[in-house]
Amino acid sequence: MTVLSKLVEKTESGFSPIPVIDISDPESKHALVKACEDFGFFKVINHGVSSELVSVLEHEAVEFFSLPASEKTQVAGYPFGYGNREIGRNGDVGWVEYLLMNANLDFGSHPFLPGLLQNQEIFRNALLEYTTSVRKMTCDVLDLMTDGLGIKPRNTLSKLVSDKNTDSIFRLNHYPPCPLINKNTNDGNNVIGFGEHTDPQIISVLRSNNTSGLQINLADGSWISVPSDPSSFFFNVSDSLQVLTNGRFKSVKHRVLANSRKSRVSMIYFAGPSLTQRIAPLTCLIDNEDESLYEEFTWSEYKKSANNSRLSDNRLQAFERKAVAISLNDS
Ligand SMILES: C=C1C[C@]23C[C@@]1(O)CC[C@H]2[C@@]12CC[C@H](O)[C@@](C)(C(=O)O1)[C@H]2[C@@H]3C(=O)O
Ligand SMILES: O=C(O)CCC(=O)C(=O)O
Ligand SMILES: [Fe+2]
Repeated sequence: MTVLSKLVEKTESGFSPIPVIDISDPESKHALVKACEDFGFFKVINHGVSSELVSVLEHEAVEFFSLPASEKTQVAGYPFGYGNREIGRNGDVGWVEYLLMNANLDFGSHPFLPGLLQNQEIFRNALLEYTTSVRKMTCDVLDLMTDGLGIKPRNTLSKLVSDKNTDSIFRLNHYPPCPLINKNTNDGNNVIGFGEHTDPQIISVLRSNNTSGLQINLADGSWISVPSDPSSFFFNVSDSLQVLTNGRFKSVKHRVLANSRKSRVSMIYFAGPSLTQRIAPLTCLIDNEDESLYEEFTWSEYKKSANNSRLSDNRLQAFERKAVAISLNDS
């Protein structure tokens, strides 16, 4: 199979340009790097995460979201806990309810389940096993990525998210069918489930049920739909990885549109570094510091500045190097 034929996939409505990476094949490292450069997004197959584990967690999530609102709001909270419609604290809203959790390895009762949910043994165990398995797959993908970039040692990136102080997050999203969309004509089909944004961390790993809705933004500014595939994982390059690669890999803008008939349930593991981790372009990817497009920052500094942002803001702008920006504008 040629690299090109691996990069395209047939879907019901034609060909999807979303790169498909078989991580059981070491040679896929080249296609992986190209996917991160061209799209900042790719689908992973042959990942080794148990489908049974995924089903148990999805079942638990569906059970949770089908509880009465009065029970779900008992575990509402910020930054972690249940939320409905409101995303973040700065006025963003979407056709979505969610459960946000701390998946920090250092957290005593990892992964953190808010309040009353602490007693839900099956849910807790499924979360623990799922995040452990997905973290391992994420490290495998990052190791393949460093191989593709020709970086040594090969754990240069994976060690940032496997450290015991890693600041990672786990999110369950539920997009109920949206009555504002006309079921027959699909009028109003642009109701926003989750508004356009880039993810702040290093890399995000998404799995959803069989309901589509996720879209990614291409380099030419157009949006394309990601065909759902419950047996695969979708990875997106996030802001910190864009900085670590000095802009070579793109932190992809994405969003979710609501569906008129079907519920979408997604689970996303946001692999982040430790709070004290310094984020700057990897020295092996630049010839000298002057080439760096970004001022160095710690993950904690980035988070502090991101806290005040709206979903669609460009959160990396605050860390762009002015001198480079000016010389780029001049040329
Ligand atoms: C509006 C916001 C929600 C968000 C925090 C922020 O201030 C800006 C980034 C948002 C985001 C997007 C990716 C993830 O879903 C998330 C958990 C994250 O780390 O950054 C959310 C934040 C959130 O929902 O609290
Ligand atoms: O729920 C989804 O499919 C994507 C949501 C998302 O991008 C996020 O939670 O950051
Ligand atoms: Fe996202």
